[in-house]
Amino acid sequence: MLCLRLPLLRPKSTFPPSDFCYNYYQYKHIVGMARFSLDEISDTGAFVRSASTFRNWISRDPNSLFPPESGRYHLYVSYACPWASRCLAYLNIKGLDKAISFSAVKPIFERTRESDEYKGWIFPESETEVPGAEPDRFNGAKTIRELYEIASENYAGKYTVPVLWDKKLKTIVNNESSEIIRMFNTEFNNIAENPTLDLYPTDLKAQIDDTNEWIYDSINNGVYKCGFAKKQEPYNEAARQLYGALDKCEDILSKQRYICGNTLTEADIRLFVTLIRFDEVYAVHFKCNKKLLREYPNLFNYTKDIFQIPGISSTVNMEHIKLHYYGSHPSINPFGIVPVGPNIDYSAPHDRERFSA
Ligand SMILES: N[C@@H](CCC(=O)N[C@@H](CS)C(=O)NCC(=O)O)C(=O)O
Repeated sequence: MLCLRLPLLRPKSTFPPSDFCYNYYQYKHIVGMARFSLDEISDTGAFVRSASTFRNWISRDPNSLFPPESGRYHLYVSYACPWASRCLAYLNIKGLDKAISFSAVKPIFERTRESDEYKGWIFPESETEVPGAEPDRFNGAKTIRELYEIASENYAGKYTVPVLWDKKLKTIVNNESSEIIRMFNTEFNNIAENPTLDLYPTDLKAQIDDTNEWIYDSINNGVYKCGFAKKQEPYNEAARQLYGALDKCEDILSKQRYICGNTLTEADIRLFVTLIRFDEVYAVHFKCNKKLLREYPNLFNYTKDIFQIPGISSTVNMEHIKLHYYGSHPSINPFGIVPVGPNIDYSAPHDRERFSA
């Protein structure tokens, strides 16, 4: 089988060869190697997200190149990004915020280099330039792009957050949020303040994997497929799948507190990061307007319930979220106007205690 080899990484990636093949099949319909999400478009006009590149694992295995040491790793995020936010949520609820540092970039994409047009994530010049964003104190980088270039000289992929950075080897450990959260769940339990919280317990693994699959495809990535579609038909199809999946969640959540039963799991954190952005951003910016989140009583109260778990609300910076989406996609919102509403209060009372564990 023909595989597209991605540039050699330093240190060598543990990404299995079969996944490189999967990567190739994702890329093969895309013209050239897209660096912007908005360019990841197949010839049918549909948005096709490319796979992450750095896939090393922090592991308690004695031979691991990346052992779970306190103070060694740093998580670069954008508060705007749902994928990065799920890592931040894990950092807080697992009690890893003292062992693993984090910092956020500025919310709006800017030119990253004078010699080309690529716009991406930028660090602020000072602590006070943009509240919530911090300069890069480990590498003195001006952009997330620079971190990728430090980690791999011939990197040709996208410059995405989250980035899990190894301060010791000065490289990217992993830039795939679904894997970072799995590492945070298990590999740091010797130093985590909340080691007994297991969001991917053995008896629920199959159910969580299955739930993640349809929620990722139709909801987490589904809103992007609606927003980035460049033709009517793929938009219609993405919207049909999105609302089919939201209706399914509403039905499940009318019978139980969380998406995989009455226990909080990884699947809830993954769903939450999209729901919290839904009415404020996706309903308007990504044309997900068939129904608002607050028109789904169970989904809406569920979102408030997760928001109110200690450690979650501080991962939601709605100002960064709105500034980013409305301000960083000029082909969708040419003047970068940020809508005034709806300013939903997710700390308001909810009715989810009616399902007790
Ligand atoms: N597969 C990645 C996706 C991350 C991702 O797409 N991040 C976006 C922000 S939401 C990004 O950094 N985009 C930069 C760009 O498009 O240039 C993950 O889940 O970690």
